[in-house]
Amino acid sequence: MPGGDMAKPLLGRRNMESNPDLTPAVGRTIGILGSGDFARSLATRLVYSGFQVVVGSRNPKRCAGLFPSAAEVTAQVDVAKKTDVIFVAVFREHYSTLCDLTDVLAGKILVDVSNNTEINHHKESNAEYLASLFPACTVVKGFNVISAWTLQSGPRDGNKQVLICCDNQEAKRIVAEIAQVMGFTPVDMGSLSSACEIENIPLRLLPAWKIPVFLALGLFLCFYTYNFIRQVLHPYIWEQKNKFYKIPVEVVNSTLPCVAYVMLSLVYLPGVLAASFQLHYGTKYRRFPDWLDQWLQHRKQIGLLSFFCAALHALYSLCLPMRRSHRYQLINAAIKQVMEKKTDAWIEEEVWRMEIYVSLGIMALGLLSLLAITSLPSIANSLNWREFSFIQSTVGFIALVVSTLHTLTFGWTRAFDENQYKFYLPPSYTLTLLVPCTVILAKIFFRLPCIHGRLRRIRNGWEKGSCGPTQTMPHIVEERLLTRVSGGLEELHPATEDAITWLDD
Ligand SMILES: Cc1cc2nc3c(=O)[nH]c(=O)nc-3n(C[C@H](O)[C@H](O)[C@H](O)COP(=O)(O)OP(=O)(O)OC[C@H]3O[C@@H](n4cnc5c(N)ncnc54)[C@H](O)[C@@H]3O)c2cc1C
Ligand SMILES: NC(=O)C1=CN([C@@H]2O[C@H](COP(=O)(O)OP(=O)(O)OC[C@H]3O[C@@H](n4cnc5c(N)ncnc54)[C@H](OP(=O)(O)O)[C@@H]3O)[C@@H](O)[C@H]2O)C=CC1
Ligand code: HEM
Ligand SMILES: [Cu+2]
Ligand SMILES: [Fe+3]
Repeated sequence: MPGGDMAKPLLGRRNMESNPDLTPAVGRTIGILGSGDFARSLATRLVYSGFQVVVGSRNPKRCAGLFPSAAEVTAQVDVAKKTDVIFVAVFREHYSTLCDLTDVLAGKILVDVSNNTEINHHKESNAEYLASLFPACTVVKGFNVISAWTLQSGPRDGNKQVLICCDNQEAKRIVAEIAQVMGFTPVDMGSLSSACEIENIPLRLLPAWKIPVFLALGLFLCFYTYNFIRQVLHPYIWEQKNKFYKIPVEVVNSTLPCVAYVMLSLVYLPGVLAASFQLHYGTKYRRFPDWLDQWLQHRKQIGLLSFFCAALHALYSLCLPMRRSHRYQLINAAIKQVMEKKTDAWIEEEVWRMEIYVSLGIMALGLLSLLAITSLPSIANSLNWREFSFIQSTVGFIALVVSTLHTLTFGWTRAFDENQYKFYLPPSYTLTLLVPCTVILAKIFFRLPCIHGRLRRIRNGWEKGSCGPTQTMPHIVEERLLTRVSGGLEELHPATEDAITWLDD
């Protein structure tokens, strides 16, 4: 395989120099069983990270040409004889075909890199299955969250974390070192029984987006239908006017901002509900209902989708005046004006209304861009927790308020105009205002001195009818941590973070 990107200096080299403890790992001979996509990328990365590589194939002659020349491609048995650390880059279904090697493999470290195609498809994890086939070996689970593609393009792109688990500390340390020299960040996930969890992670990445995407599509469909009825169907049925040209741009540009705005308010609603629960329970150590926990964990995705819709809305709005339909309407209006011998169509109030709502819209989008930028991991990592939560929580809420002002100035007095009620349906902006205004009012309510003081005490660990945190704490922390791990790699819920600091104390 040609060097290309791989030949450039690696992060791994730098790690190695700055950490002299890692040097023994380099020069070590690493074995790979299997000659597929993963094996090839792994071999290439290992060779360029300074390791000796031996690849074991059932048919070494056929696939030798696909590997870098520095890697030795040989029979499976030879790999087992030559190395102590062996990556098993073979599908689970074929593990049993390796059983001929049981004797030569005894005492070696086997790294299981396999993934499943479905969550909990098999009773035990692949790694535990491998360990049961080779009881004389030490099995380490790892690297399955790294795709062959990421191995090739280098750890600069994509996820740098390699989750590792194993029952033997020494074996785990060796594999972690290898990962580090290759430029990845090893993460210790504990004993081999965590393998099931690690194997399910690549399958769980998408579900974090599934609910938010369906939510966005559902809202889009509802609002689109609503706007279509009001803007296209109503004039067609009532006045026999053909307004179907509005379908691709105008109806879409009435729908997108509604979706963006409602989704933005749905990012801040669960926080309000959480605060209400805490006030109601009189403690922060009681678990939220599952649906609220789920909702709190999906806020990032909901927020980013809201930003996406808002950005599209801005682009559509910019393009409104350059459409042919708009030009014809302008000309027609001008002709009508001439026939009526009017010279000036300037309406001061309308002018001001538009100047203000466009300006507010731009500001809201600017604030949302800040939130979107800080959700990039590299930017988030350069902020401390307080800075990050100020931008996400406070600036985001200001964006919601500015969006509300934008919507209100856009709508102006149309909510009170009878002609605006098509089929008794009010203008869409009045509907979108419901949830956001509830959220804003609730936030203001929680700011009232008496309520705020109580909330702050609750969040500092005070409980109704007791002094200080109770015995149940560690259990709840454990529960929260578990939901966090199973929900993917989200930020800690603030309550959990507090509880952990409390435990550390
Ligand atoms: C464009 C965009 C990008 C986004 N990117 C991200 C992102 O990258 N990561 C992310 O997490 N979110 C992201 N979000 C979602 C959102 O900005 C955050 O979830 C934000 O923190 C929500 O603010 P909040 O004030 O409602 O909630 P929080 O500040 O989380 O507070 C929610 C509730 O938690 C409880 N609480 C708060 N503090 C404490 C405490 N100290 N002790 C106990 N309980 C407490 C309270 O009940 C509170 O009401 C994004 C949103 C948008 C629009
Ligand atoms: N591709 C990827 O991005 C990722 C893959 N993985 C995991 O890595 C492992 C390998 O994946 P990948 O390289 O894509 O798969 P491939 O199908 O490309 O390669 C599998 C290899 O297994 C070897 N093998 C050994 N015994 C058998 C057998 N009895 N029947 C068939 N093949 C056998 C073959 O090599 P030979 O003929 O030389 O013996 C074959 O090349 C899997 O467990 C996968 O889950 C994990 C993360 C990412
Ligand atoms: C550059 C930024 C923005 C510009 C230029 C802009 C411009 C506009 C324009 C021109 C309209 C009127 C559309 C029409 O005539 O049908 C409008 C409506 C609206 N905008 Fe924006 N906007 C911006 C950002 C935002 C943001 C960030 C939000 C909220 C997240 C938002 C929410 C709304 C809503 C809810 C409506 C009412 C839609 C309706 O009910 O028809 N806008 N905006
Ligand atoms: Cu499983
Ligand atoms: Fe299977």
